[in-house]
Amino acid sequence: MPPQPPAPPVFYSFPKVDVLQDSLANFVVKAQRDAVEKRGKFTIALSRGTLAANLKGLVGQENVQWDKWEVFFCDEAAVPLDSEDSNYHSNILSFLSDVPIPAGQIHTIDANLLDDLEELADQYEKQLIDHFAKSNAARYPTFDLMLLGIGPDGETASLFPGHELLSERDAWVAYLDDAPRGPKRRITMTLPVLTHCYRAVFVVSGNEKAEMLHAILDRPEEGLPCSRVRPASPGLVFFFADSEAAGLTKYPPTAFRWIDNEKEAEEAVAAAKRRAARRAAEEGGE
Ligand SMILES: O=C1O[C@H](COP(=O)(O)O)[C@@H](O)[C@H](O)[C@H]1O
Repeated sequence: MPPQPPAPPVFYSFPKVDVLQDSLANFVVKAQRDAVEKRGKFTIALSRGTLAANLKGLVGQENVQWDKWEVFFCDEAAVPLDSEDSNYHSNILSFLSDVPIPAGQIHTIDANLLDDLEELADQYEKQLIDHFAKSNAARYPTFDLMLLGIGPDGETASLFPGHELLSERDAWVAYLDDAPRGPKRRITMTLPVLTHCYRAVFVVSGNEKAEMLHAILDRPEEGLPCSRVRPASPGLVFFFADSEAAGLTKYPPTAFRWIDNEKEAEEAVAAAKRRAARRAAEEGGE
């Protein structure tokens, strides 16, 4: 069968950030159930930034098979694991220290290698290879769930617009020492890894993200890093935004519900477009 085009992004908008956080927790748990049922474990990757705070709804969720989780980090600053710049540390504070995931299943950078960025990235890539090569014959690892943020310039993980790392196709993990903001020295999963997953979910809140979300959803042709995360079939991409972040986009929101496959995603987005067109016609006729 010829390769199928990616499914359209599914956009959920929530009235308040606490509703977003509860819905996100609910979605993550459903993604875990789906993955464990189909593949016997749940591989999840977490990005730096405000995402961690939006994951606190995971604490207290019931019927979660925490022992099936394998947690990786989409990007990480080259800092000690107890630094406030550490992605691992932010997620420990937000939820990881409150849930019983076995420590060996939380895959951190090797903090002994902070002086050598190339080694740091290679060692992290090796952890991915050790984990995925056994179960996955594909060219890139296939995460069950990739949780991503949206940076002020449309960057995601540590892939910044115009940066040469955006064209990396060989490495699974790469390093940079020139991040335009925050810690300059980092490692990051590369674009093909972000894109080669079952589900990618962007999580965004606050007014200051509204213009960027508008650009990403409504003008994907601009090719911002976030717009380039379009998992190929059978992967799906979702956007979770609070009403502030959702304030400018014209992309039609879908009512929040679990979407299992590309056909459901296509139908949900088509229905959301029809609803939006009807509303626009009604408003135009008033
Ligand atoms: O630098 C980064 O920024 C983006 C967005 O962070 P946020 O704090 O505005 O949510 C983040 O997604 C990325 O992983 C990080 O390296």
